[in-house]
Amino acid sequence: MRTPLVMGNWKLNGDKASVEALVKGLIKPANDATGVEVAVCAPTVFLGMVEQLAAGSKLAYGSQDADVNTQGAFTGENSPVMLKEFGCKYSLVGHSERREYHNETDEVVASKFKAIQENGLLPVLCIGESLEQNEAGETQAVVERQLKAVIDLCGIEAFNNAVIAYEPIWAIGTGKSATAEQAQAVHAGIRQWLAAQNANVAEKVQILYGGSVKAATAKELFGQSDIDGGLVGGASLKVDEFSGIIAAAK
Ligand SMILES: O=C[C@H](O)COP(=O)(O)O
Repeated sequence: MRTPLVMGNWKLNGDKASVEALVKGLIKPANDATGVEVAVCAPTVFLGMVEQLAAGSKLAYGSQDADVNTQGAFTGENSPVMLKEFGCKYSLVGHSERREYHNETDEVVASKFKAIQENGLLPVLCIGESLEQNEAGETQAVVERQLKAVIDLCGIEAFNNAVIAYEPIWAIGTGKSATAEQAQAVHAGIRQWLAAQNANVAEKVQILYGGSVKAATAKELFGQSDIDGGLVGGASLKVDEFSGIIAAAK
């Protein structure tokens, strides 16, 4: 039995006041969510605040990216060691916005996944196809290629300590979520492909769905047998909406 995980990704949003209000507002829903893990991925500059505000609660948190290096002359980067020191449990890796705007290849993503994991954080590997790839029937091939790059570098057992987030790019920030049936079909395909390599790993790994998840759609999505929670962008910035999504995972 996999524990559902509801994770917010704030992306490049927030200021000190809104972060304080959001974290304070999420502590009770996170504490009350028996049998559900709740986490937020904050912009790096706010992680110290989140650490203090979430102290003693069940609200976990993480970063949205991490560098492959742990220290050195890499201006502007954040090391997984630093993120761990600030109490991060998770780090997103390979979000489609990083792949697109920062030219992160499958190989770069795999190297970051390795660095994140080796330094004690749980990587949340984001995978997913573009609209064009979806329409060409390439979804399964794309997600397999993205997963294979990590498995080639880290081995299938690496997914014993990692999370997968399937995010069809065409559903991100568009208000156009995949239907529960569409998402379930891809999640099942991912799990079957992993199972062919290691059935235990495939059975245990959490596979989140991301892409315009809302409180109104979460229950049906999370009710699917291979959907283990959500990676939530826009709706994670509002306490009430995100709380509704957390409640849907119970
Ligand atoms: O990381 C989160 C995803 O990109 C989904 O974002 P969204 O919920 O705003 O569509």
